[in-house]
Amino acid sequence: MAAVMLGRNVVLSGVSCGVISSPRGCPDWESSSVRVSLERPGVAALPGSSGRRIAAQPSGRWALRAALKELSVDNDVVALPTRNALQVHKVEKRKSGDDQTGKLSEFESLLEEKSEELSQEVALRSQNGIAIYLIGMMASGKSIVGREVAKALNYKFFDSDNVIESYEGGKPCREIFVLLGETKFRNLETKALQMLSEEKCLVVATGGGAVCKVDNWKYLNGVTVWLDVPVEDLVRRLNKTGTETRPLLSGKCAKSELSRLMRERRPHYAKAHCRLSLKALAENLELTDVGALTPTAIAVQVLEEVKQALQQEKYIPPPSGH
Ligand SMILES: Nc1ncnc2c1ncn2[C@@H]1O[C@H](COP(=O)(O)OP(=O)(O)O)[C@@H](O)[C@H]1O
Ligand SMILES: O=C(O)C1=C[C@@H](OP(=O)(O)O)[C@@H](O)[C@H](O)C1
Repeated sequence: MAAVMLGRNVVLSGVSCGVISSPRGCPDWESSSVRVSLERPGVAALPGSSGRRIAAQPSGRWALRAALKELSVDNDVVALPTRNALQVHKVEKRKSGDDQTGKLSEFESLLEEKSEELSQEVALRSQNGIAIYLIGMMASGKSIVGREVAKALNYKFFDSDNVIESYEGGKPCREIFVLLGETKFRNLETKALQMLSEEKCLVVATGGGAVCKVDNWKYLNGVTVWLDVPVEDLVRRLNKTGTETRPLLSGKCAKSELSRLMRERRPHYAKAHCRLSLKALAENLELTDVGALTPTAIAVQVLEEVKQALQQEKYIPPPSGH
């Protein structure tokens, strides 16, 4: 037990958190400290990859058990294979009171960790990497979140609207929509998705209506994630940015048109491998509302959902060379 040094030790409403510095003379521990949180009776979670590495080793488990005894907690030590945003958030929340800023900054480091976990999962299943397709209503955050996901994974990012624009000499989508009409716009969208379907190691933000054309699904050649955002939050975002770039809303009441489109499109979006409900995520994280979810927090959850889709074999990457 002398080998283990306890740093902080907080006990809050039956939950204990301690920071244990790496002990001297225990060669298979790395030098960084590890946070131990007792999330439920009998289980000590070891957040982070260093924690998991330590718990995977008998000497690490022994030392942690001893440390927990010193915290007067009779717990076993197990290695949890992963943690999700919610687990981490709960620990952080206990530590920082109800500080939303503290909670959200945690997602910055989680993004790195989650992308590492997903990369490992992908590497087990495919030598070529995968593609991730974000689907959902206009203003659901496909572009802003997609960029973060791509950056974290070191993948390329494409917005299918931008690809369409490149086909038409850089004209904005809204103009293409108006000048050529919706049918031609949709044909260009299919062409863009077909081109992107050849690529791996990329994240694609699809146009809000792309998945309504059944034929387009064969080009969504990867894990599909539906960013499910309540209509009132879409309206809130569009009120900020203006609706000029959204031809489908032109001359209409945004709220009623978005509600109508959502009803019509929901069955198409529901075909995605993963549904990420922002309402549920905000509730789980005990945030005030969907508007408090940063793109980074959402990107963390996208990475987690994609990892689970691979683990549960909802999506099986094609064999190498395909
Ligand atoms: N989680 C978020 N927090 C703050 N602003 C957001 C969030 N998600 C999207 N937005 C804003 O809403 C608008 C639409 O987002 P965008 O990523 O372009 O959506 P989409 O690609 O689905 O149409 C942008 O102005 C963006 O900055
Ligand atoms: O919902 C739609 O049908 C559309 C959404 C837009 O893309 P975003 O979802 O990126 O805004 C764009 O493709 C076009 O205006 C049509």
